[in-house]
Amino acid sequence: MCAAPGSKTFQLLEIIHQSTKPGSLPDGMVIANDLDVQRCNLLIHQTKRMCTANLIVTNHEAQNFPGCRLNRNHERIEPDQHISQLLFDRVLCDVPCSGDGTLRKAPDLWRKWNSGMGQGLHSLQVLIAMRGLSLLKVGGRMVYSTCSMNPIENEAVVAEVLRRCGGSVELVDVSSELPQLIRRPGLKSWKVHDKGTWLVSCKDVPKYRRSVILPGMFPAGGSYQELVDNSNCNADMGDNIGVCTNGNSEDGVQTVEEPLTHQAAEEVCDFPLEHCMRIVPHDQNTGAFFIAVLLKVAPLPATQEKSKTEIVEQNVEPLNLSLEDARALQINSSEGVLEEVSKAVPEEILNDTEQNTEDLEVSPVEEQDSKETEEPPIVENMAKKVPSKRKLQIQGRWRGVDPVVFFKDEAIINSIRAFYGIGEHFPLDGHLVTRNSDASHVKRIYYVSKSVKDVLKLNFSVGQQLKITSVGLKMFERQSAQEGTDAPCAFRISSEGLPLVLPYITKQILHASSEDFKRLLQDKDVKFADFADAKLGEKAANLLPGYCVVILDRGNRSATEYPKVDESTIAIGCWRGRVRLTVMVTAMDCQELLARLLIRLDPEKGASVNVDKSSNNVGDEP
Ligand SMILES: C[S@@+](CC[C@H](N)C(=O)[O-])C[C@H]1O[C@@H](n2cnc3c(N)ncnc32)[C@H](O)[C@@H]1O
Repeated sequence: MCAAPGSKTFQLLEIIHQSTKPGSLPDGMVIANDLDVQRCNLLIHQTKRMCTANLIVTNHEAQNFPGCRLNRNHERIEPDQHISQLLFDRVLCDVPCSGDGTLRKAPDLWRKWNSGMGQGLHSLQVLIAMRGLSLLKVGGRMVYSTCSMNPIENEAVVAEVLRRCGGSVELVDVSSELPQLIRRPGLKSWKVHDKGTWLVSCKDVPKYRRSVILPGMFPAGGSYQELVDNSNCNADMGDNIGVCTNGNSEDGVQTVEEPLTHQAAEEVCDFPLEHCMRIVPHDQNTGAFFIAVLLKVAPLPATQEKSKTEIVEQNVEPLNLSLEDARALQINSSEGVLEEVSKAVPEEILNDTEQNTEDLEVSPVEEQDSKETEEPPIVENMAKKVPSKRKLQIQGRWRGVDPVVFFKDEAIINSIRAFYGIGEHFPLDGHLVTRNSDASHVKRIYYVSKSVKDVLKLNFSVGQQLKITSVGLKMFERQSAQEGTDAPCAFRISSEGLPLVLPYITKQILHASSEDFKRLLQDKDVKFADFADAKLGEKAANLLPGYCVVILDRGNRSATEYPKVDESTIAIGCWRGRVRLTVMVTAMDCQELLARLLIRLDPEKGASVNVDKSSNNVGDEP
């Protein structure tokens, strides 16, 4: 729900990919959402290393995340429509919080933190958690987490959610899971700090603070309406605030720092909040975290099931919405919450408590020039193209975001299949998407898993409710080589896509000895006649001009027997020119691969190769 910068998304992707064989994809998928588009870019950048076709990155307010529910108004139902609503097996709500759990790594928080921060975020946290639960299948689990120790952002949110769900959601006892993780039970009782006083119950909240200190922040919850109805002494409390002994004057000026010495017994929450996990810094030298696992055992009560946006959208035909309408819908739907939050919370806290490491310039607009440097020398000079901000595109439903379009150009797809010898058992139909509706100008083609394909189809049918900033694995890129304009196939395989498609390629493949492979990585460009293995030079000359793949030969094959592609296969993309092979891998990746190759050949010598680990450009070894 709140996924950027993406460390947990990366872990989730690792989990779904862990038992996948080379050349196949997991059944599962991850939708990673964040409100902040810049931070979405960070997430896209971080997860690029996973080379996954099973990820969709979206840019919504989590509390209004679209449900993409098909109803009878949606006439454009795609053929092969497998799902009629977005419902998840697992949801992670790692919500924005005041971040006091990161005090050790963000020392300036000592100065900035105040109790108003958590109170300003509480409502948003509840709304995000409720939306997460409504997107969860019955039987599914949701994790609610923060990096705060503040009960108002933790147990109070969980308790309020449980109250609103009325038995349809249970707090799971996970005390026997991850036994090595030292944790403390959640709190059952706490007080609310406001303007120098400690409030025990919502009955203590003076009238003029009731828009800020909500009943749901207290262990037993409650309602201010009840207090008004029950018009005895409680109602007077707020009116008598001018003489209140708790130290607040009527204008809200704090007069004493001492806790309120309230005679009433502390409120205790009825829910089993001890099932929540508290991780504190001094237990195992970490930051502080709060984690609660919720199980949806039945549909939520009807009043809690839908986001405001969905309720509005049910009465509007999505395809008829103008862009402005769509935008306004998004903005208006959150007004109440954001107004409240912004009163108390500095923007950087709302956005995250983790340090913003870098400002990425990558745009969600896909066709912007990428920073890749793997172009061979013969490829057109990309620098000629304007790298600055592109004109906003208004093509799909969402302003500024290129549309996601299924790529169906059969002539191109067939030419790719024929050139690389990719058989029908590698499905391309319906798995290829672009971010450009003009097929003749498509530069990049992305591969999506079946699960992602199903969600994209649903999204089309419901009028593109999802604002998708990134989807799929870059698989094919248009080739614009000057020398290779006569190359029979207009598309080369991208280094990210190569590991997935490699087991299915039967043409344009060479196997090189470690000596020749090393030479390619070192020199980047080797004439056919200069290979140590003359047969390699001959085979290279016999390939069609254009992109080809060179696989490191592990020396265990006979002349006819080709090694199978597995996790340890090392392969690189090259350009077969008139008289030479040119490596199409970044200099950094060449260096990394060289180091790996040397380790494989001679572990001692390989270990001494100096590889600059500061680069993010990790090798693309399959
Ligand atoms: C604690 S961080 C998430 C960290 C992330 N889960 C990770 O592991 O890298 C909170 C995120 O919530 C995002 N955010 C804040 N308000 C949001 C909202 N209303 N909807 C969605 N995301 C929101 C912020 O941009 C920020 O990236």
